[in-house]
Amino acid sequence: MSLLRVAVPNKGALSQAASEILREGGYRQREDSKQLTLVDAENGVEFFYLRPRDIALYVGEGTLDVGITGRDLLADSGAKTEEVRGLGFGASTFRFAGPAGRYSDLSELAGLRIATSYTGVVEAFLQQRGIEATVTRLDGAVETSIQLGVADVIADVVETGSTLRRAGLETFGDVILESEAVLITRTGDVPAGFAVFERRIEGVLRARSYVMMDYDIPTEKLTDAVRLTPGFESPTVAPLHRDGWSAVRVMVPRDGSQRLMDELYEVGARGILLTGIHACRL
Ligand SMILES: Nc1ncnc2c1ncn2[C@@H]1O[C@H](COP(=O)(O)OP(=O)(O)OP(=O)(O)O)[C@@H](O)[C@H]1O
Ligand SMILES: O=P(O)(O)OC[C@H]1O[C@H](OP(=O)(O)OP(=O)(O)O)[C@H](O)[C@@H]1O
Ligand SMILES: [Mg+2]
Repeated sequence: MSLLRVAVPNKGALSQAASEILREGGYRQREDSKQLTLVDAENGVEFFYLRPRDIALYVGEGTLDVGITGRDLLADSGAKTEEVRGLGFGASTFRFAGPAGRYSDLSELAGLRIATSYTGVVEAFLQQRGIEATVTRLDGAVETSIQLGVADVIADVVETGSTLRRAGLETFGDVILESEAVLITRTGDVPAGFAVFERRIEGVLRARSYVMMDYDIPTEKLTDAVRLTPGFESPTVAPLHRDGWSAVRVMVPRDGSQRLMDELYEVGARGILLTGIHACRL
C-alpha cells in the first residue's frame, strides 16, 4: 500500500504546533529538529519536514499529497491547492505598516516603496484596489527596511504587534488577510488515505475544543436541561436508580462550559461533571 505523503513545517512559527496536532492524532513525529523525513508505516503516512513557504508548491505540483502551511503563504504562492480546513493555530493578520502617525489610509500608498516577504499577496491586493506602488521583496526582518531607507512602508505578518512597536511603526488601512495554519491538498485531488488522516485531525481539533459533561437532573426538568446542552446528535439520557431522576452525558464546547454548569445548576441539575476528551471521531 502506498503511503500518504504529508508536508509539515520544519521551522518557524507553525512548526511545533503542527507536529503536536499530528502527534495527538496518533502519528509518529520526529524527535530531532534536523530530521527531514519520517516514515510512520503503521499509520500509512510519510512525513516531509519542509519550509512552510515551499509546502504549497510541493502540494500544488502533486509531489506531496497533503500539507500544513499558513493561509498567507498559500495565497502568496499562487499554487493550485485547496484549503481543506483551518487548524486553529498560527493565527496572524497581514497588514501594511509605516512610521507611527505618518499614514492613515490605503490611498496614500500610491507611488510609495513597499517592502515585504509576500510580494504575491501585496501585488494582488494593490492590483485589486487599483493602486500603483513599487513592491520590493525581502526575506525577513522587513520592519528595519524603513529605517534603512529601502522602503516607505512595509506589509508583513502581525501577531502581537510588538515587533512593529519596537521598530516605531504602526499598522494602517484594512487588514490585507487573516491567516492561520491550514490543511491543504492539490486542487481537485483527494489522495488515497486522506479521509482517515483528515478524520484524525478533525478528532484532535474537536477534542481540544469540546469537553464531556455529565449531570443528574429531575426528569421533569430534562427538556429544559437538554435545551441548554443539545450535543452533536443528541445527549445520552439514562434513568437514575433514584426515582424521577435522569443522568445525562453530552459533549459541550469548552468555551463557556463553566457558565453552562451554572445555568444547569439553576435548572436543577446536580452532580455536574466536566472531563476532557482525549481523542474522538464524530
Ligand atoms: N508571530 C509570527 N511570526 C511569524 N509568522 C507567524 C507568526 N504567527 C503566525 N505566523 C505564521 O507562520 C507562517 C510563517 O512561517 P515562517 O516559517 O516564515 O515562520 P517564521 O516564524 O517567520 O520563521 P522564520 O522567520 O524562522 O523563517 C505564516 O503563515 C505566518 O502567518
Ligand atoms: O506581531 P509580532 O508578535 O511581533 O510577530 C510578527 C513578527 O514575527 C515575524 O517575524 P520573524 O520572527 O518570523 O522574523 P522574520 O521577519 O525574519 O521572518 C513577522 O515577520 C513579524 O516580524
Ligand atoms: Mg519569519
